[in-house]
Amino acid sequence: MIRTQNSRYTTDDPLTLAMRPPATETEAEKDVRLKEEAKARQRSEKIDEELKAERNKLQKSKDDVRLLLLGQAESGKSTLQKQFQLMYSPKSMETERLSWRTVIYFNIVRSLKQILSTLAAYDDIDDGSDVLEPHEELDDDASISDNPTWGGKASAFTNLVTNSPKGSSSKSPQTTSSDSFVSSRPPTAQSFVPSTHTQSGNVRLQPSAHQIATLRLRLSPLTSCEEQLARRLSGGNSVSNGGEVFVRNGWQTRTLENGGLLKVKRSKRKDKSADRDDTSSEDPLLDEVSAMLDMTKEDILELWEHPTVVSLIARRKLKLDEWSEFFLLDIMRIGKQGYIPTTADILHARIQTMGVAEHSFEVNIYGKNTMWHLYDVGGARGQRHSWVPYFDTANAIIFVAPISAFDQYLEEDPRTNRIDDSLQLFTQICANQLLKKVHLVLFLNKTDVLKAKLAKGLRVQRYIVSFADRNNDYETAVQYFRAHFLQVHRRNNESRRVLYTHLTSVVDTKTTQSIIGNIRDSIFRGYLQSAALV
Ligand SMILES: Nc1nc2c(ncn2[C@@H]2O[C@H](COP(=O)(O)OP(=O)(O)OP(=O)(O)O)[C@@H](O)[C@H]2O)c(=O)[nH]1
Ligand SMILES: [Mg+2]
Repeated sequence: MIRTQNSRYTTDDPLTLAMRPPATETEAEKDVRLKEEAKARQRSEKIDEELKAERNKLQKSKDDVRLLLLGQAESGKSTLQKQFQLMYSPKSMETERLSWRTVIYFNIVRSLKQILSTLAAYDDIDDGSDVLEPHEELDDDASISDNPTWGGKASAFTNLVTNSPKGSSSKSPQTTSSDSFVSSRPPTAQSFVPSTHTQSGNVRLQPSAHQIATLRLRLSPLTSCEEQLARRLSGGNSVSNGGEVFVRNGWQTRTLENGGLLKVKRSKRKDKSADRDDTSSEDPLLDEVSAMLDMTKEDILELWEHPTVVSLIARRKLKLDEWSEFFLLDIMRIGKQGYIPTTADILHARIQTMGVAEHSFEVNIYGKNTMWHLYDVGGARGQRHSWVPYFDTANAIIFVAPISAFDQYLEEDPRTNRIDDSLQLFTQICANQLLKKVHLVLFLNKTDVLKAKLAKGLRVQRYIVSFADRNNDYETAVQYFRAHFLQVHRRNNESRRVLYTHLTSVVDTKTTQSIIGNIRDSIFRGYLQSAALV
């Protein structure tokens, strides 16, 4: 287009000709037209600026580091994310601290329901008779599921586990809910020592059963709050009894907005010994649960230490999750009114992640500030499809595999041993073409739980027959599991990528943060190298 300084309109361009003002244009019309044109120019310049800002942002975000936390449900991804948050965004952890009360109260109420429903299934007594464990009453030829979730190969571990049971799960039937336990796997009749009968035919409860019945009654107002707490956490969605509670990104804010804030009133009493923090919240539900916990914490302790419960746990008729034990052991502290969760409490709190939760923070490394985006995914099978869109842009993956789970089965597929599922999943991650160049870190996690299980005498070979007659000690078991993961990596490593492996217990802040420091450096080095190649 020809454009001279004097005239904005050329004589030969058809568009310009079309836009040329009519020859009959009056001065007033010209005024209006010029104003309109100035406005249009402003609008166009604004759009240009926005486009430029968008381009800059894109360019800048291309420099960001994107780290995916992958692994099956309950492997410890969100716990690891909390450790990153503690390290790089401690203020946000402080802001959220109180919202974790809802999760911890929910975890406690659920654990109590699980204990009480298991007791009910055993008529509140444990005579020590040898009831078959769920997996013992099942046939041994049940094969491992070998249809991995998204397009992977058959089980990487099929030779490892051959006695995968039908019908047992990561949470054994007892661990789901009272209803599901009673209906899905009622203990066999001969497993009970029935309550004694009086001559008149009335049932007389055994003394210990009577104690438990009393505790059940006293705890019933508290246990009946489960559904309300679940609804609070899941953002108002009704959660059916026994169903898992999933939370999306941002639930902490929502919980705080719902009144999870504590008002701390320092009440100076005349009596100096009574000078204390008087705390109350603006949330009636949490206040109610907190008051009930305070009133019943001795009952909870009594139940937890009751010989029948101790015996059922020892004989693995009652299988509690690691977080249940953590909170129940400390119920006298947590049950007090005005309770504020400690960092260790938050690290042990359990709530399932739904979809993909993004957490961003600035990391200063070698004097350079870089934005890191951590993607904490939901690990259950039904959630895994939502990972894929994040593969394209990922710089690094931390794959979290809980090696304590050798005696557990997937909740979503009770035929699949959890370690086998982890190996299948790891195979798919290693083999995925989109992830070929991604920095890969493996956390063999929950080593503290593995140690505790082996110390209790749980035998690996009983669940994983190929473990055979190896020593049932921590070192041997760890070597065995590690060898399988390394083999999976070796078999799917055409690009000769390095695998960084760590033995972890991500609830342990000191060691985990030191590992995070190491992997941050190695991820960043890899990131710089790949940036230089682009
Ligand atoms: N003792 C112990 N507990 C752990 C460890 N890692 C995780 N946990 C606990 O295991 C539970 C599950 O951990 P999460 O981090 O919620 O698991 P996740 O992988 O995010 O699970 P999904 O969100 O369902 O995919 C929590 O109660 C954690 O405190 C560990 O190394 N040792
Ligand atoms: Mg999670």
